[in-house]
Amino acid sequence: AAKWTYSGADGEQHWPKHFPYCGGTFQSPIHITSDLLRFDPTLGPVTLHNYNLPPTEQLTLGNNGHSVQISLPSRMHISSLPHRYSAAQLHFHWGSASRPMGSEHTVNHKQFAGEMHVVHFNSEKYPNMSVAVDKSDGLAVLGVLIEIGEFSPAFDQFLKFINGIKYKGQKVQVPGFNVQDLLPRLDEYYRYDGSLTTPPCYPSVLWTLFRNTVTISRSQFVSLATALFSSHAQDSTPVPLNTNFRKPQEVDSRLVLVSFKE
Ligand SMILES: NS(=O)(=O)c1c(F)c(F)c(S(=O)(=O)CCO)c(N[C@H]2CCCc3ccccc32)c1F
Ligand SMILES: [Zn+2]
Repeated sequence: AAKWTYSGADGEQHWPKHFPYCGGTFQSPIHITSDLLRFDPTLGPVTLHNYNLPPTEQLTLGNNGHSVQISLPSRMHISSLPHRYSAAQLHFHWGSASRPMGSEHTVNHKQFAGEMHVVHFNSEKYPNMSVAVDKSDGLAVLGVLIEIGEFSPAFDQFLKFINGIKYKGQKVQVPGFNVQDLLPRLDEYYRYDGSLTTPPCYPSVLWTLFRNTVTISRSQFVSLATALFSSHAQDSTPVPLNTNFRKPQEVDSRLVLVSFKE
């Protein structure tokens, strides 16, 4: 597959050349602004199952060259959507130590320090992520806006292993933990139809972006923003992995449903 990056000759302006959907409609992220919001009283709290993973369960923490990801067991799932959506992986987007603004979505044009995405696929209709990834009802992603503030013990459950995956392709096993501890309150969120924010940018994602943020400490943020490289360990020129966020895309005629009243 064609390589892509967040800057330079293979940066996001060039993605559509090899990944046509990246130049299409229903793209993510977006600027979430008040004029787009419509309260929807049918939007109840997000309902999660099996998010509390026992420490005996080993999770794979990996550097895939674009982000740090944790692979998740498919018994973790969301039951409050039109279909059952099973977890596949979670990953992060961030800025850099010098410019700690790296969220993909913005709210009233405020960009946050980072953003976490928990990627799920419609396990009622499709056998796995690969089949679901390009279907209009294939994916559901939970988005969490991250701010710098209080230390997060939950994030440290995997951040403390990050120096074991400095280079692209490196993986380590980490003990299971309660993934729900990485999330804010589940009853207030934005909901809209969008896409993957990386190539191939399929418009296959039902987005749920939580209204409330979570915090990590500045030193936790700095270790996330400075520990990783998008290059392989043996590459002569190490390429730092940071600023891995796509800029907001055209909203067109889309509305953003909200589960809460201002
Ligand atoms: N922001 S985003 O759109 O949620 C988003 C990312 F930003 C992101 F970097 C990734 S990646 O880490 O896999 C790196 C390159 O795709 C994903 N992976 C998804 C979609 C691609 C296929 C696949 C297969 C198995 C598990 C997850 C995924 C991603 F969905
Ligand atoms: Zn993402």
